[in-house]
Amino acid sequence: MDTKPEFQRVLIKLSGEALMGNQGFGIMPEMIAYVAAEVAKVFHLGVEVSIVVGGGNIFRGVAGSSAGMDRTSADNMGMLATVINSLALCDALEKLDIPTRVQSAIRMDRVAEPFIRRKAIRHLEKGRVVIFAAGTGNPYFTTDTAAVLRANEIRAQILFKATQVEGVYDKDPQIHDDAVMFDTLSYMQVIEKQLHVMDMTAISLAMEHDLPLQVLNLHTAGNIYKAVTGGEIGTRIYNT
Ligand SMILES: Nc1ncnc2c1ncn2[C@@H]1O[C@H](COP(=O)(O)OP(=O)(O)OP(=O)(O)O)[C@@H](O)[C@H]1O
Ligand SMILES: O=c1ccn([C@@H]2O[C@H](COP(=O)(O)O)[C@@H](O)[C@H]2O)c(=O)[nH]1
Repeated sequence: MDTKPEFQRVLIKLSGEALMGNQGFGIMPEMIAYVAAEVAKVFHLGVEVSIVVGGGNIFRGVAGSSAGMDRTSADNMGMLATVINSLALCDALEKLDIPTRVQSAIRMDRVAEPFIRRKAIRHLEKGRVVIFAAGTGNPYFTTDTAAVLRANEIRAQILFKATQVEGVYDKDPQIHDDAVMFDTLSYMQVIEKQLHVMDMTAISLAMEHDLPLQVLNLHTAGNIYKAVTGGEIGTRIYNT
């Protein structure tokens, strides 16, 4: 395995859903420790690492609103779920002696720093991992879109979406056994084929700003490291 990083500054979008492990809900301690160890491998390469964590292990706004809740209230709950995950990940990283800061898009000064772009960049330059919590701070968005937004703002060279499946398939592989994975895709192909591994707002924002995306399986140890060192794993989405 190559040990030279291909990128200097990256944003990793971590699946919230993956954090629940086989518990069905919440945060499984072994899983958060595993995820922190995966991030540590990349951090020790000297790469500037920023992170967005989803909230699917705790609450998704869509689920709340389909159960009759007001959508904005449900989305606010979803954003708070991402704060819980971010604090748990920060704790797990600090246990590995990795200096980490959480910046929240919704102000909660006793719990996390507010999101300040220049400060986030400074943290990265000083060798701290930065976790962006509370999504974009607005309802009707997802953490995938927040990840693209923050990646653009801090000028990350690439966004890795570390998720539950190997990459982007022609249909949902968790539902269809015969789904076929793509090695590469253009943003337009993802939109035209309606491939739902990331939401369309996230894909269009990445396309508009030429931010390459790489979707990979979080559950395979070493995958994020491989991707950061230029390994061809999962699916790369870019302007072909
Ligand atoms: N065409 C597709 N290719 C790959 N995965 C797909 C596709 N269509 C739907 N999916 C589903 O998308 C899921 C990943 O997206 P999603 O953002 O919902 O999950 P996540 O990474 O666990 O996020 P969260 O952080 O919200 O918990 C996969 O687990 C997969 O089941
Ligand atoms: O900018 C954002 C980001 C997220 N939300 C809400 O949080 C949950 C959890 O995020 P996932 O991306 O689904 O993991 C999401 O379902 C939204 O309800 C938001 O409102 N705004």
